[in-house]
Amino acid sequence: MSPTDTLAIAGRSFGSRLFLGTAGYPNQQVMLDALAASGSELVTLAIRRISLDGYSESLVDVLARATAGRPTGPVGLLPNTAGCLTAKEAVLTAQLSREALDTPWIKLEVIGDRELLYPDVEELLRATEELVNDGFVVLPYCNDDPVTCRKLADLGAAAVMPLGAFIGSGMGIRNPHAIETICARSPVPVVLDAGIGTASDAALAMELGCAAVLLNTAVSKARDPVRMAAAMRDAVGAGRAARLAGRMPMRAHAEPSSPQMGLIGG
Ligand SMILES: CC(=O)[C@@H](O)[C@H](O)COP(=O)(O)O
Repeated sequence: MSPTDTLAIAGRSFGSRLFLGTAGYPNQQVMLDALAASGSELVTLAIRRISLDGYSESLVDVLARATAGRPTGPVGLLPNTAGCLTAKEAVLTAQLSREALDTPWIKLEVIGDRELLYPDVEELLRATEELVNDGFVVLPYCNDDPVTCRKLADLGAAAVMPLGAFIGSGMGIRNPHAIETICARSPVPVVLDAGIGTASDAALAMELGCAAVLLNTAVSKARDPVRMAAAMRDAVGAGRAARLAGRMPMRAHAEPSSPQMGLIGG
């Protein structure tokens, strides 16, 4: 990625367009090594699942210590409201997170179905409005639906995070046309979140016009998470470069790619 091609969300710049989840790794060291290999400058962590009690070193301290010496500074935290089923729960969780972690950034998840982990759109819109009014930087995880994404942006979401497929499914981007449409219309950055299975999915997200990709399971459950993290870093960079370079026009017929003039025997 070019040093000038930075991503800005709510006035904050990122050199990397890959955001990483911190859950489900074989152990903490593998997670830290994968994070280093990914080059990611922002990680998400489930606020309801981390210990903030101060008795043991929390994930937050581990991340801060492991990334303190980076040229870009310690990794940024994007706490998330995973596990919340109502706007009320999500708002309360976000408020606790702001108190505990001293950041107004929140990846807003309000789930409408425990099995599918699909967003509850009504509750998500309600929580977004409330949190934006309360001064949060809200990044909602949402359906791959251009109307929902527009409503979230209108309410003041700093970015929208449409799903590629079910969380943790690795099914890739099930509706690329919807993602492309969301990207073309969105007034705020679009971060593809959930469902990425392998590097080509991440590259596709960027080629479709996404500003960034957030993924977790594709790295944490890879046979070699550190190697997959590096592959994701490269894929996001390649997809972004291809997007900026501009795809050639598609044709429904063959077009010789070598010159036809002066052929021997022609
Ligand atoms: C960690 C996190 O926030 C996930 O809920 C996120 O949606 C990523 O999903 P995948 O694990 O499918 O990449």
